[in-house]
Amino acid sequence: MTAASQTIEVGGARPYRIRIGPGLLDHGAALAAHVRGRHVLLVSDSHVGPLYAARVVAALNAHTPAQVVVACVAAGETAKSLDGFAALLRELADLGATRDACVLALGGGVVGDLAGFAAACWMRGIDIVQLPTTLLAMVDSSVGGKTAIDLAQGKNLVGAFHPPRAVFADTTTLRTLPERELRAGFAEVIKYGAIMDARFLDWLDAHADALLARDDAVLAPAVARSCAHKAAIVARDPLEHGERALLNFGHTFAHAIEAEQGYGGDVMNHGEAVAAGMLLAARLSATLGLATDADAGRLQALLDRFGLPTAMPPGLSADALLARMRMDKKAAAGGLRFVLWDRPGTARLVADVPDDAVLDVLRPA
Ligand SMILES: NC(=O)c1ccc[n+]([C@@H]2O[C@H](COP(=O)([O-])OP(=O)(O)OC[C@H]3O[C@@H](n4cnc5c(N)ncnc54)[C@H](O)[C@@H]3O)[C@@H](O)[C@H]2O)c1
Ligand SMILES: O=C(O)C(=O)C[C@@H](O)[C@H](O)[C@H](O)COP(=O)(O)O
Ligand SMILES: [Zn+2]
Repeated sequence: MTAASQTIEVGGARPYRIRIGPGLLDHGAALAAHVRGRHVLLVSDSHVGPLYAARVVAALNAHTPAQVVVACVAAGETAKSLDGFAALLRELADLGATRDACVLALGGGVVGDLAGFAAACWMRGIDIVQLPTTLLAMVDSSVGGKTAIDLAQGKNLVGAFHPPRAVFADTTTLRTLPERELRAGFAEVIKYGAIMDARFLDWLDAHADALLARDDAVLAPAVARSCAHKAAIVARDPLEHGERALLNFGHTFAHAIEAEQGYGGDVMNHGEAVAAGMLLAARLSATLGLATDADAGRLQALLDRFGLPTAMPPGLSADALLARMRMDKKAAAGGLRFVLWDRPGTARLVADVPDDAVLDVLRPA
């Protein structure tokens, strides 16, 4: 590894490492160490594949005799679908992938979730290595083993827990990330501060300009601190029986917004929906006497600094969103459960949140 790279261990029954640093996509020996069999399916998308897939293939070819095949899905959330999933299963079948095959997911969270789910299902589970290329994927989706596809009825409704064998976050890939996608990634970064690290929120506020300018001296530490928080939670609660649900702060609103918009076209992306969702959750918390309005105001100011939305997109019906939330995976027969905010750095899962309180924040006066 280069001197500049960092390693974070994710503990649990099947531990793995997250490596963060420049140039990791070229580390063929380190990547090839995770190839056990004769087949590698390198999954990417139509933006990322042309930029980085050939480099990964060359790095692997120098260190393993395994056959490496590249499959590129269309860029964007619509690829996280039953059709996208079926297409990857066909690729694995055409490759003749055996149980010791390895899937590499090169891209953002869409590629990671989709390729991860295909790997979870192929022959009941083959190896997956995550090569995240968005900020959001580096700090969140590549870690922890949640894989999924969307249905029209709801986000991530079909999926499996299937942790990666390793994560390689090559921070130089962030240089080509569109500005909007960089900002979207900061929503999940801010989430860690909001739910478990108030001082991180202050640090993000102090370094916002440098972070948005992609200054590696602050961006890499932001990625590492976020990954360390996620790694700690998923090691303790890999299957979301308890505290892992806190990582869903803002997501009950976000997923309802994403599903209600439909997943294609000019819509809020996941990070943007999470930003709006966190502020709605903060406002709901204040309505229920938990966090203060002042705390919600500070969160809004921080999201504003990162150019993130803090309100629902126009034209969505509050009742339709509420109906969507009943499909949230945290909901139980008893009703909706939300991750709510006590104060910066502390959140909790709250059951039996009254519909009226939710509708009040969705329909501000
Ligand atoms: N599994 C999890 O724990 C988890 C966590 C958070 C989010 N997610 C999921 O992740 C998805 C969102 O991921 P995302 O924000 O990475 O979006 P994305 O995967 O759609 O990527 C965003 C856009 O950036 C492009 N792109 C990616 N890397 C690039 C690069 N280095 N240079 C140029 N272009 C690049 C992509 O082609 C795409 O157009 C959602 O489906 C969300 O539900 C999953
Ligand atoms: O890893 C987790 O746990 C999370 O909740 C991280 C979220 O940022 C992510 O969007 C996740 O995919 C949401 O999970 P879901 O179970 O609500 O579909
Ligand atoms: Zn998320």
